[in-house]
Amino acid sequence: MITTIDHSVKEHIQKALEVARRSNEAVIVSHISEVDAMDPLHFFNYGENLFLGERFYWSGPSTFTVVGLGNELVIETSDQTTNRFRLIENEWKRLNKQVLHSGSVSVGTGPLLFGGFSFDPIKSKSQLWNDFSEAKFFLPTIMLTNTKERSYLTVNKLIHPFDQLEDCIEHFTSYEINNLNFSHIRDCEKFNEFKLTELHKEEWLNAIVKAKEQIHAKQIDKVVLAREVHLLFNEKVDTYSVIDSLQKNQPTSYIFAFENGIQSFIGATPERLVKKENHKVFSTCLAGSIKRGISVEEDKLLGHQLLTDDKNLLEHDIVVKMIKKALEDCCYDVVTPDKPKLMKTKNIQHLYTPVEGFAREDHSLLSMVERLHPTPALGGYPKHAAIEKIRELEPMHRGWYAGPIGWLDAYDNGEFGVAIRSGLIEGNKVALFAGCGIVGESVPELEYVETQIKLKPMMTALGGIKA
Ligand SMILES: C=C(O[C@@H]1C=C(C(=O)O)C=C[C@H]1O)C(=O)O
Ligand SMILES: [Mg+2]
Repeated sequence: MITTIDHSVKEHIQKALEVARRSNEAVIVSHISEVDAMDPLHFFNYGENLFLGERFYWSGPSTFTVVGLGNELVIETSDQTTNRFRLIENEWKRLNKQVLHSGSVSVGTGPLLFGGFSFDPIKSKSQLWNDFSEAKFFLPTIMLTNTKERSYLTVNKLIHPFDQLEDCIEHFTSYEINNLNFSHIRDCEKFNEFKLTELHKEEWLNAIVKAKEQIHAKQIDKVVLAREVHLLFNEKVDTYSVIDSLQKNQPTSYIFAFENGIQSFIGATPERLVKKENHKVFSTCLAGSIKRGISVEEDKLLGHQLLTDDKNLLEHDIVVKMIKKALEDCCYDVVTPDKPKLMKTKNIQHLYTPVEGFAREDHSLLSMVERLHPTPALGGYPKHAAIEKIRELEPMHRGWYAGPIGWLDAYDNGEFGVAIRSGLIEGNKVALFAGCGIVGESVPELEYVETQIKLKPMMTALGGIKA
């Protein structure tokens, strides 16, 4: 067989095979090459034939876009305790002990694990989320990384002791950029009419009333209650077009898509849970909401109203206190501004406070995800009592909605968002989710209107609202 694979890759494979045979453990080989600029959605679309059901899309507002295709390795657990974070971390550490790179390495290239966690592993699963584990991550077979200036292609392979050199070389050769058979750039589909069903609206409104009683009785300070709507289309929903629309209309949010067999979990979240870059740690407090104004003046007025509204400031403040404390327990030099600012997306304005610090030794990214999840922006306060209230009062199963979703690399860099403004797509069916932070002064009907606004990004992407 004639191969064009570059010499260093062959050497890495040979070395990996030696190590794998000696240790009787698999070794990850990762080859990174800089490629001509490529549209990430085009790459996602390329994966439709070979890797349908095993694709991941992630783009951060100020970082990069990564698209992973194929499950070269899957790490998942149905563990229902907080141990699930450590299980994923330990397995990833065990496997990435042996990583052989070739090509230029920059953050967001090389072996990355993509995935997420369910919101609440204890609450029994509904039919809808049956195929989603409590935590699932995968190392893609191939991955495109687009930074502001450059595009990189990463090809990964898990090399086992019994693998043959020629087969391994063939793997890397077949996924060289020139050997990938890209089709033409495709058009986005226009979506047809759909039938919308609001689930358990009355129960949800009643749950708010009950939550307020419990808040007034000082059982908890805040609880987030979510609801679900279902959309039924005449035809299969085209996830490519959904991501394309989110990318165009929600450029300041994280756009994510996680394919899990025949289901795709997709969203555009403005909320970072935690990002770790070497030792630097960033988290975000995002809670308190108001609609966008139609005119510039109205928009400013609404923004001002939000910044001075006691009910929204309380919703927000509870989140700041908790996140600040959580980071102080594992970071040094934690800084946070005294007052929230506004974060505006196309459809909504939020109160926003960034929290930053430096990770202390031995505090990993996933340990921070464990510590933070769920923040009072998605759970409530105090944490465990609020989770109990959600189990008791909320008339839906969250599955991966409001859970941590993101990526991590072999050096403990990575980023997780909170999987809100999201939906689960399966064929012609879509389930969308939205929730609100409930405090003593919440008015059920107004919280309902707030969820309507939060459903808009996905509704627009599905063609239900004109962009
Ligand atoms: C729960 C959601 O959003 C959260 C709740 C917010 C609020 O109640 O003001 C604001 C931002 C998010 O932290 C959602 O979008 O589903
Ligand atoms: Mg709110």
